[in-house]
Amino acid sequence: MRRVGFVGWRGMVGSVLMQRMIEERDFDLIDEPVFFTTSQAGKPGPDIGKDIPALKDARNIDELAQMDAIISCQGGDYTLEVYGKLREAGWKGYWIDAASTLRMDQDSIIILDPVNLDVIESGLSKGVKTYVGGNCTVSLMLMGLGGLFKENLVEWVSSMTYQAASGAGAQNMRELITQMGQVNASVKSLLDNPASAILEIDRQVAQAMRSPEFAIDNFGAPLAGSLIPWIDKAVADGQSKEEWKGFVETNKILGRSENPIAIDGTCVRIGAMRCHSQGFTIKLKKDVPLDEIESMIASANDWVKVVPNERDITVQELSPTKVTGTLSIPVGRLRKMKMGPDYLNAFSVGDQLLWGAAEPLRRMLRILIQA
Ligand SMILES: NC(=O)C1=CN([C@@H]2O[C@H](COP(=O)(O)OP(=O)(O)OC[C@H]3O[C@@H](n4cnc5c(N)ncnc54)[C@H](OP(=O)(O)O)[C@@H]3O)[C@@H](O)[C@H]2O)C=CC1
Ligand SMILES: N[C@@H](CC(=O)OP(=O)(O)O)C(=O)O
Repeated sequence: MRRVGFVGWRGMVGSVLMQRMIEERDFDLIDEPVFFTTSQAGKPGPDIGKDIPALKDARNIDELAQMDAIISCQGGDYTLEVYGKLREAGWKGYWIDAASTLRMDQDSIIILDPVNLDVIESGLSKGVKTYVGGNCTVSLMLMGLGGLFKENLVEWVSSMTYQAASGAGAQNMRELITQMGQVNASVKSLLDNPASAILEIDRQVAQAMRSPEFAIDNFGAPLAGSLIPWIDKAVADGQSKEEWKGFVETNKILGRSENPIAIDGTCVRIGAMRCHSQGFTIKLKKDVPLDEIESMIASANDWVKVVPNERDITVQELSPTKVTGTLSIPVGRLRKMKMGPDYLNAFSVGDQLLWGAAEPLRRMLRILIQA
């Protein structure tokens, strides 16, 4: 793996990827990292601790075609514009992508190696050249519940999500914080007075959130102090596209083109910054004791952590505030449900920019380098 091209490295997902690659010293393993841009060709690239050429034009097919592998975090429109032309030009390198564009292509593999290293290795041995990171919600669910899937215990899953603002992009994160500030500012003097009436505070907050001045350009609705139960566009059968991905991507990651596992639920945007949380109802194929379930979940990978189903530790550990910026995947609220002993309740939290986006990409590059 002599030359590796990076596109989209200065965006939000790309910056997290750069940070992780520097932390893990991945650049030591790459002879020639080459950085591309759609807007700043000729300018200096990022500081990665070694000399690199000036930024190259990310739309220049000849330049891209000189790479042995390309990692793109630039987004789906860029992939759509460039990938086909590059392959048509005869490029045989590895394409590793964060965008969803190529995920369901017959010739691509969705990468989440702690869960599907076997699928990735089989793809490599068959000559597959396109590897795409999964949807963040799907990847985080599989990192958390992978042990149950591995044991073939899952009949179906209903997932109700609590998705962070970062999933919608950097501008949306800023808008969430702006909304929070507007809410606070609307009742600042009442808040400063301990004798003020809470219902008056509530009335004025609602008024501020409904006013035309409230910042909703990106989300289209208030998120701070509220929620939005729809993510992405509509697809068939009343599902949102985010909900649709739960079924198709999970089964593709697990290599289950036959006998797919039914997965469905409601995807909801909430006012967290960059951690997606999910509440699961899991129909097990059989009644398995809870302690066995806990050890299956806990032993599936190095990052998942079972949180005992007790109030104090749950409040501390199963929290986006605790998890943000880390690779930890806590899974808790594990208990059998009133529907019967083969119905399991669970709740997980994960950073959607790490395991949900950047981490599977850098690990795929390592797999290629070490192959
Ligand atoms: N956000 C998410 O949670 C997830 C996103 N993805 C995928 O990754 C893609 C990229 O997402 P995301 O990282 O959020 O996109 P960003 O909008 O943060 O970055 C995309 C590109 O915008 C350009 N850009 C323009 N102005 C700036 C600026 N001020 N700062 C940084 N970059 C700037 C950069 O390209 P240039 O240098 O060429 O100008 C950059 O690579 C998505 O489209 C999606 O396909 C996948 C999983 C999760
Ligand atoms: N749709 C996700 C983020 C994302 O970018 O997903 P995908 O990689 O499937 O397009 C969210 O809003 O939280």
